[in-house]
Amino acid sequence: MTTTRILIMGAGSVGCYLGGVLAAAGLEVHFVGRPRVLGGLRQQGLTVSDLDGRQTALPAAALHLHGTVPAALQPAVTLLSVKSGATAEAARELAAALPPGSLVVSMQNGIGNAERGRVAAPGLDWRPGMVPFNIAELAPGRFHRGTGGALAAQGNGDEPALRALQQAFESLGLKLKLHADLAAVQWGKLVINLNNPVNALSGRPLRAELLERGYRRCWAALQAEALDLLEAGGIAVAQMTALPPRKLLRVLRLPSPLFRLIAAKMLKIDDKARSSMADDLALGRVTEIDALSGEVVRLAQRLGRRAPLNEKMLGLVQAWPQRPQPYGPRELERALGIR
Ligand SMILES: NC(=O)C1=CN([C@@H]2O[C@H](COP(=O)(O)OP(=O)(O)OC[C@H]3O[C@@H](n4cnc5c(N)ncnc54)[C@H](OP(=O)(O)O)[C@@H]3O)[C@@H](O)[C@H]2O)C=CC1
Ligand SMILES: CC(C)(CO)C(=O)C(=O)O
Repeated sequence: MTTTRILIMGAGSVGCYLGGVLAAAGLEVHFVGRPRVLGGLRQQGLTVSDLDGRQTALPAAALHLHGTVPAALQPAVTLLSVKSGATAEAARELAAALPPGSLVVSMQNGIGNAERGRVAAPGLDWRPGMVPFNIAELAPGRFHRGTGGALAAQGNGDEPALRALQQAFESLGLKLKLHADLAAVQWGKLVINLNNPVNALSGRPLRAELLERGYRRCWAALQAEALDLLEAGGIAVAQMTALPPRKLLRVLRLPSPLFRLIAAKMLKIDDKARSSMADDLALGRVTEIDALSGEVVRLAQRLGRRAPLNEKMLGLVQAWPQRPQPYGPRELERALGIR
């Protein structure tokens, strides 16, 4: 029996967690990453854990680690898990090493990464994917899933490589749903990801941020603006939480004691979990704000309209290096002009 070979392009939080789960399920997983993360994996091995108490440790000797995409690897599937700004370069590196037609699934936020990859590397078979949960790098080589939800990818159940992925994830308690068209799911996730800049600017873990009504009001306002535009554009939005998108806005705006009661499931988040954009600000990296609020601003432009709140948020995140002080809940509401 041959083992399904998987390539992780971008060994960071998402890449190490998904790759670790797949390796623990018995697949042959190759990680391409940068010295900071690979060094941790070489020294500590890879431990993946989750909020349900699962933990799997893979010794360093069992890991396939690479600084560049190895030639002649021929993976059944490549999972692309770099940040949006690094997609084009990663796509060109993949094109140089993988056979034409190789399947690449973008496990990134935003709606444009698979297309960005296709433009940079048209010879590969690009698919959008979606990661619903939060992953935190707790220490070198230790990656922890702090929330729940089902993974998604564009494809059908007839493709052996995607079936193998589904089965491997399933054996470790994760669902991978396949969709003929992922657009509605990607927009649904993007609307949820409008909390990433709120969380990053709050300087607080996700759970602590969500327990502050002022931050929730900021997130709700950014979402409401996006949902109005999506409706005007006739674009479908999938439900990503226990509540339909518009109902979620009403719940987010409730006073905190009521919110705690009604949104108990949504607050099932590890105390330490932060958004991926908070990691970027902490490490002084370029953020994905252009792939999130920027996408809403571009949608408005295509419709001949404006998205003033998302425009403001874009500006606040871009101006962070000049300020680097967290925003309090009221301060952020005032900065967005909703208080
Ligand atoms: N973290 C999370 O909880 C979640 C993240 N996401 C999305 O998943 C995607 C990945 O996020 P995340 O895992 O947090 O990002 P990380 O920054 O943790 O991981 C990406 C890694 O890829 C490296 N990298 C970039 N380009 C290359 C390249 N050409 N070759 C090899 N390595 C490369 C980066 O290094 P360097 O930065 O040094 O270039 C970094 O170490 C993003 O789109 C994010 O929005 C989605 C859901 C949850
Ligand atoms: C899981 C979620 C929504 C928040 O952590 C995310 O996508 C991110 O951090 O980028």
